[in-house]
Amino acid sequence: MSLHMNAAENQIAPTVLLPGDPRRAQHIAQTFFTDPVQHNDVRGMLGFTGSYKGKPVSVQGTGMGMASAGIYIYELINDYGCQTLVRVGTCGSYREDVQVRDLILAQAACTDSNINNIRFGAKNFAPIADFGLLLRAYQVAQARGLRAHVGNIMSSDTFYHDDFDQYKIWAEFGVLGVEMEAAQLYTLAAKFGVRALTVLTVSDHLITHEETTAEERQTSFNGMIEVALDAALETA
Ligand SMILES: O=P(O)(O)O[C@H]1O[C@H](CO)[C@@H](O)[C@H]1O
Ligand SMILES: O=c1cc[nH]c(=O)[nH]1
Repeated sequence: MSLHMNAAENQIAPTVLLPGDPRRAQHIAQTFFTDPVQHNDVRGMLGFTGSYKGKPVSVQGTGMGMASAGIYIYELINDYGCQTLVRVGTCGSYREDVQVRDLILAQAACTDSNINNIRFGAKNFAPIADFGLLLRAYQVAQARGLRAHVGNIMSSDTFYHDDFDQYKIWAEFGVLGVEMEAAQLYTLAAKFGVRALTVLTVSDHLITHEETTAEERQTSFNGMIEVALDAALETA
């Protein structure tokens, strides 16, 4: 047990996938895991543990945003001993060449959040992915013929910005797209010495305004999941 999860001690595997959407966690467990068992239902933030290609693995919903995700990431590491954490999420694209349904492998994550100002004051920390996980994820995506972009992303505290065009400053500096959790994941992974990666599927486009349905975001994007599972378990 932890403050926000009712999984038993040792019930969560050392490798865990982290979707924001708890229903995506359920879909991942039902679609990809052998013998999945639900390990958490506190607050409806579903989590499951099973195996994939014979290796133990878990999936845990985190909710939306760094405040929520940070709670689960902290407890998975400190209360359940998780060592490899791979976020599998959706994002908006900032760039013409990054299309809806493409993958983004987040090498680093900028943020507009105050989370790291609280930690570091006026100094800036650069939240980055684990290189071994990133490299293997890219290789797996290439082998599967998936369109995958590697680079910087934005982890925002805000989904609906007052100034819609504010994304352009990030696009100008090569940032590929926007989501809401990776900077917190990478920062906590660095603090506690564990491995982390964020694999994203582009669900909508800030330039073309193309978007996917909520159902598609919950139950498809399976390429992303296979890349995350293979990269995490082959390098664990
Ligand atoms: O699809 P998930 O993993 O929830 O990720 C993205 O979707 C949510 C916003 O719609 C935020 O959590 C953002 O990071
Ligand atoms: O955080 C997110 C997730 C998907 N699409 C966006 O525009 N932002």
